[in-house]
Amino acid sequence: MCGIVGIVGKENVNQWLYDALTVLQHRGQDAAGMVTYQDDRFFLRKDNGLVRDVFRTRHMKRLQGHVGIGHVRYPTAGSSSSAEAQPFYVNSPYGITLAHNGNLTNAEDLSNDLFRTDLRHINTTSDSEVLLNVFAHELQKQGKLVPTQDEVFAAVKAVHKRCKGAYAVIAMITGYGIVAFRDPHGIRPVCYGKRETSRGVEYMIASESVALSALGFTLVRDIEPGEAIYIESDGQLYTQQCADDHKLIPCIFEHVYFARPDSIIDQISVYKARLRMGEKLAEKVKRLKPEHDIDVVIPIPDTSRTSAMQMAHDLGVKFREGFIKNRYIGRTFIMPGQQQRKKSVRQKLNAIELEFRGKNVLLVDDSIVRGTTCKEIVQMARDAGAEKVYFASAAPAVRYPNVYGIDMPAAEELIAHNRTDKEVEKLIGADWLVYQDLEDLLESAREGNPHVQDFECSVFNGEYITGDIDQNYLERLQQLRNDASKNKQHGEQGTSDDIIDLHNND
Ligand SMILES: O=P(O)(O)OC[C@H]1O[C@H](OP(=O)(O)OP(=O)(O)O)[C@H](O)[C@@H]1O
Ligand SMILES: NC(=O)CC[C@H](N)C(=O)O
Ligand SMILES: [Mg+2]
Repeated sequence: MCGIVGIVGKENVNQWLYDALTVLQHRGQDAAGMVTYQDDRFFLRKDNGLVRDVFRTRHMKRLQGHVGIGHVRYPTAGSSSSAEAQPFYVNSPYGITLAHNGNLTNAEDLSNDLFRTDLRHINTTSDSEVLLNVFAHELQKQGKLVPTQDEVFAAVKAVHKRCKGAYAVIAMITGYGIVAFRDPHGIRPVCYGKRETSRGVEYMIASESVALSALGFTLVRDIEPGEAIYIESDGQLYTQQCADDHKLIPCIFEHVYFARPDSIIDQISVYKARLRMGEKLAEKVKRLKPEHDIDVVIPIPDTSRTSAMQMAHDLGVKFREGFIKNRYIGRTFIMPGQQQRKKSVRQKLNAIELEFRGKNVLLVDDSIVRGTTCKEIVQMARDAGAEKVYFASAAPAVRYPNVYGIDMPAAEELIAHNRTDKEVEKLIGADWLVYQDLEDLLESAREGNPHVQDFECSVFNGEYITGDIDQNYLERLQQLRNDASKNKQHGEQGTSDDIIDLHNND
C-alpha cells in the first residue's frame, strides 16, 4: 500500500512533496523517492528508508522545480531493493517518471509483451516499471512531438486495455505536466485538491485526502475509477473518463487498516467507518454474550483505537490504554520479514500492569492477519495479570491472499487460513475470540457513501474482482513471494547494499 503524491505548483515544490510524503508515511516505510523538473532536467532522489532518512538537506537543495511527484513504498511485487524504489524513470518519449500504488496481476505477461512486441527492456522485477513502460509505449505510439491532453488520455485508455489489477498512478511528463489515473475498479485511492496562492492556483494529487489538508489544499474530489486527470505545468487542468467499463469497487482494507482515520476516501470518512465497525462489533458481542463479564476494553495501538473506543462506549464498560506504543517503531504489518515483525511487536508495545491485574479484558484490534500481534499481545496481557483475555477483531477473519497491493501473498502464512474461528482462538491463546461479520464491515463503510455498493474484499471471501485470478496464479504467487522465498532471495533487509543503481541480482 504505497503512498503517491504529485504537485503542480507556482514555486519550488520539494518541501511540499517532502511534507506530503511524511503525512503518507503510514502507507509505506520501506523506501521513499521524489522527482522534480526544471529547465529540461529531472532531479531524482530515491532510496530505501523513511522520508526523513532518504532526503537530506543536500538532496533537497538539488530537487528544484515547481512540478514534481513523490512515493513512499511498501513492496508488494519484486524485491525491497533500493533500485525498485519509486518514482521510476524512462527516457522515451519525452522523459517520464511514474509513482504507482497497487499491484498489476498480469505483470509477467506484460513484461514479455513489452520485450517481444514493444521492444522495451525491463531491468527490475517491479510491476511498476512494467506499468511505466506500457504507458510510455502507448504515449509514444501517438507520435506527437508535443503531447496534448488528447494524446495523454489516449495512452491511459490503452493502459486500461492492457493492464490488469490495481493501480493508482501519478506520472510526470518532462516539461509538460502531471497525469494521474485510477484503475477501472478504483481499487486503490487517489484524490486531488487545489490551493489558491497570490501567484495562482496550485494543484495536488495524493493517495489520501489527509495529505492535502495537512498542506493547506482543499479536497476537490476523488479521481473516478478509470478516469485520468492531466494538469499542465502552467496549471491548466483536464479530466476524462478513459475506461469503457468502470465501476467503483474500492479496497475495504483501506478502511480497516491502511488509511489514516482523518482521511476521506470516496467520500467516506475513514474515522466514521471505524467508529461504525466498533458499533457493529459491540452489537455482536452483546448478541453472543448478553451477560458479558468484560471489565475493560483495551485497544491495540494504533489503528484499532477508534473502533475500540466506540465498542467500549456501546458495551458500557471502561476504555483504557493498557498498551503503550513506542512511537519510534513503525507499523509492524508492513515490515518486509516475519522475524522483524515478531521482534517489533514486543519492542513496540508495553503493558501497563494495573489495567490488567485481576480483570477480564477485551483486547480489540482492527484485524488479525498473520497473528503476529495478537499472539504476543494475549501473552503480554496474561503476564500483566489479566484474569480472562478476550479478543475482538474489527474485521472478519483474513483467510485468502491479496493480489491488489497488500503484501499477503501466501495463504499458508495467514493464521485463519483453513482454520475455524475456534481454532484461531486456541492458537492465539485467548479465552474467547470474536470477529466482525463481513456484511457488518461492508455496511460500516457503505453508510458513509451509499453510492459505493461493492468493496474489494478478497482477503475475507476469496473473490477476486478482476476475474483473472485462479488457483494456479495463487499457488505461483505463494511460491514466489512467501516469507521463506523472500528471505532466500533478498535476506530480511532487502539487498540495497549490493545493488548499484540498476536492479540486477536475479
Ligand atoms: O496479525 P498481524 O499479522 O500481526 O497483523 C495485524 C496487525 O498489524 C497491524 O498493526 P501495525 O503494527 O502494522 O500498525 P498500527 O500501529 O497502525 O496498528 C494491524 O493494526 C494489526 O495490529
Ligand atoms: N504497495 C504498493 O502499492 C506497491 C507498488 C508496487 N507494486 C511495488 O511493489 O513497488
Ligand atoms: Mg495494529
